[in-house]
This record gives sequence, C-alpha cells and structure tokens, in this order.
Amino acid sequence: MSSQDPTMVVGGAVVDDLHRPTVLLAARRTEPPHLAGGWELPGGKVDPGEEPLQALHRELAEELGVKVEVGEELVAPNGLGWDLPPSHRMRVWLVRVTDGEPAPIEVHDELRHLPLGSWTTGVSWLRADVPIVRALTALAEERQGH
Ligand SMILES: Nc1nc2c([nH]c(=O)n2[C@H]2C[C@H](O)[C@@H](COP(=O)(O)OP(=O)(O)OP(=O)(O)O)O2)c(=O)[nH]1
Repeated sequence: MSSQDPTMVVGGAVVDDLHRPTVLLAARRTEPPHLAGGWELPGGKVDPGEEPLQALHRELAEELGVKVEVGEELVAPNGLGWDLPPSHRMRVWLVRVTDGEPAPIEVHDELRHLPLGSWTTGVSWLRADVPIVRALTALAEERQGH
C-alpha cells in the first residue's frame, strides 16, 4: 500500500430486513467540528491488520452497542468503495441488529430510524453519503416489488 492509497472506512446500513429493507438507521456525528451535525452510516476506519468485516463488527459494537448479522455489500460504482473526499474510501454492507438496541454511545448524539420513502430526505446526510443513500434507496425500492 502506498501513502497515496485512500484510508479504508467501513459503514453499516443498519436495516430492519436484509432482503427487503424498509427502515434505515441514520446517525448524527458529534465530531470533528466540520462534520458535526451531519448524518452518516455508523462505522469507521479499518485498523492495521484488521479485516474489513471485523472492523465493521467492532465499530458497530463500539458506536451503537449492538451485534449484527451482515448481508450483502452495497458495491460502489468503481468496485472498490464509495469515495469520501479527500482521502477516504468506504465499503458499505447491509446489516441487521441481532443483539441490543442501537444507542448513540460514542461519536453520535442522535439516531433516527428512517422509513423507506424518506431515506434521502429525512436527515441532512454528509455530502459523501448522498450517492450511497440514493443507491440504498434504489436497492430497497427494487426489492419491495418482489
Ligand atoms: N463512519 C462513517 N464515516 C464517514 C461517512 N461519511 C463520511 O464522509 N465519513 C468520513 C468521516 C471521517 O472523516 C471518515 C471516517 O472516520 P471515522 O471518524 O468514522 O473513523 P473512526 O471511528 O475509526 O475514528 P477515529 O479512530 O479516526 O477517531 O469518513 C459515513 O457514512 N460513515
């Protein structure tokens, strides 16, 4: 890995149903100052030597206090991960809580459970999350028809 490589971040699209999601969890950040107040998918950076899915389980346990089962990845158009300019890239998986009730423990001050129909508009997402949430919405809408 070169010093130019983007830092890998993992995010969880916490939904009610992995196959036909109708509710999405949004989390409001408290830090750093330029991102505070923006809404995001809970998650964080992959530690050195850690597998991305290990990082996802660890971050969701630390940030929300939950255990999850992991479903499919929401693959980014570039096949590598969603760009979080200027220097991060995020892989996103659908996840469902199997143990615990999500709470804003660490780096968030509010959580919202958004019903399908208000995923893109229900909160003010961080700029980089807008295309991600659009893609999640498209996936969920497509599934409701089946
Ligand atoms: N977790 C997460 N980070 C996002 C999203 N959208 C977005 O632009 N980011 C940015 C914010 C941060 O600059 C970076 C992720 O870093 P983080 O602060 O969540 O990572 P971390 O929990 O490991 O935190 P730290 O150890 O660096 O304090 O990606 C998102 O939906 N989820």
